[in-house]
Amino acid sequence: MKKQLVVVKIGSSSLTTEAGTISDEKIVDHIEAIAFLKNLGHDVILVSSGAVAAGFGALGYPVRPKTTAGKQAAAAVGQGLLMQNYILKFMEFNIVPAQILLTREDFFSKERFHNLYSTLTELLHRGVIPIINENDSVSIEELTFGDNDLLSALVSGFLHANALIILTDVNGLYDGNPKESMEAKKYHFIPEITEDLLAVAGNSGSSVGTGGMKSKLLAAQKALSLGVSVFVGTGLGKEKLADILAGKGDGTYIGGPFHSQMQMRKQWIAIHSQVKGIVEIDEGAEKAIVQKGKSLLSVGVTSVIGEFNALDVVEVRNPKGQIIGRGQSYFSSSDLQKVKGLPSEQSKPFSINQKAEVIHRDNWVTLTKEWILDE
Ligand SMILES: Nc1ncnc2c1ncn2[C@@H]1O[C@H](COP(=O)(O)OP(=O)(O)O)[C@@H](O)[C@H]1O
Ligand SMILES: N[C@@H](CCC(=O)OP(=O)(O)O)C(=O)O
Repeated sequence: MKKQLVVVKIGSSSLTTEAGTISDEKIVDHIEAIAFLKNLGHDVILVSSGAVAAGFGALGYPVRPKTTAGKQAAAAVGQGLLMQNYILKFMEFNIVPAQILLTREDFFSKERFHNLYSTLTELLHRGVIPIINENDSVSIEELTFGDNDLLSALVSGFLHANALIILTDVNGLYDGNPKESMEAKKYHFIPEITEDLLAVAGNSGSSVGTGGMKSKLLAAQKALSLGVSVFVGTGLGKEKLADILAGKGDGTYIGGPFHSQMQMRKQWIAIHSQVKGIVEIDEGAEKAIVQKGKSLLSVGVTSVIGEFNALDVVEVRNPKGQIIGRGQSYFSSSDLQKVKGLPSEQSKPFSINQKAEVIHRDNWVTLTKEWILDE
């Protein structure tokens, strides 16, 4: 894989303990994974939360303080402790980290914005890992970023990062808070952030996190609008970030593949094209195209919804009504109505190229984690 610029955001709960201290085990795991990614030749920018959560224990607070003064005091202590850990542990990998504390005003002024860009690019050029957090101990409450999810989205957008990886204490977005419902189901891939998805994303489930899944989705929406694809999830071990970058992460991929090796045609089908109709297929056809990488044949089509021309992009649904992917149809909707369920020999004459496939495998993308893995 060619060199990528990756922004990694780590939430408070993934760095600290409930008692308001740094978790050595957690922070070391992240540092090893970042060092591994860097050794593969990638550039990494870290957006690290955890200043308040790492500092309140040392100040004698039993739980995360609620007052502004309490949070700002805890952040003043915790930010130093975080950097102490980062500096010492990155040193073991001969990596120099740099601290950058930002306020929202830094993004308002064109000059400061430009300076920030120049500083970050210079640090990356020198092989340094910039570690960014909000300047919590001086930020004015009404003028904060809200949370670091949004900050990481803004940073990844303005540096044209190849990927934004948001590490948290849950392995992705579920259709309900998994800490509250055992029934909740995980989304492996979301092409875009919709109102329905925002409605299922709730608040923080931990005593130290702030925005919850909702703020991650809003941040992802911002990152996508700035052209950056996002992963939200978790992982363990030094290869976790490399795996996430390769599409093998334990979480939810949002927007599209991280690496640009995906053919342009498939990228267009998956992300940019307008869906003109719906094709429903049976179980055998689902297996053939998703698991075996085969083309979709007319015999597996059970119904055709909407009006479309040949070569338009259609959404394909399985018998459960789930969207399993998209592809370009070689049949118009009216021709497909005539040949649905028929063997290829009988449907061929209706196809624009006299071929049997309704959707050729080269014009198909499966909208699941496997789709990202396949490419
Ligand atoms: N639909 C959902 N899917 C997954 N997690 C959810 C959902 N709704 C709410 N959450 C909660 O969001 C939490 C992650 O957000 P947060 O606590 O702010 O983490 P961080 O400190 O990493 O930023 C999870 O622990 C989970 O309890
Ligand atoms: N800037 C704050 C963290 C704000 C924040 O977004 O926290 P989190 O939801 O854990 O990512 C801090 O360092 O304590």
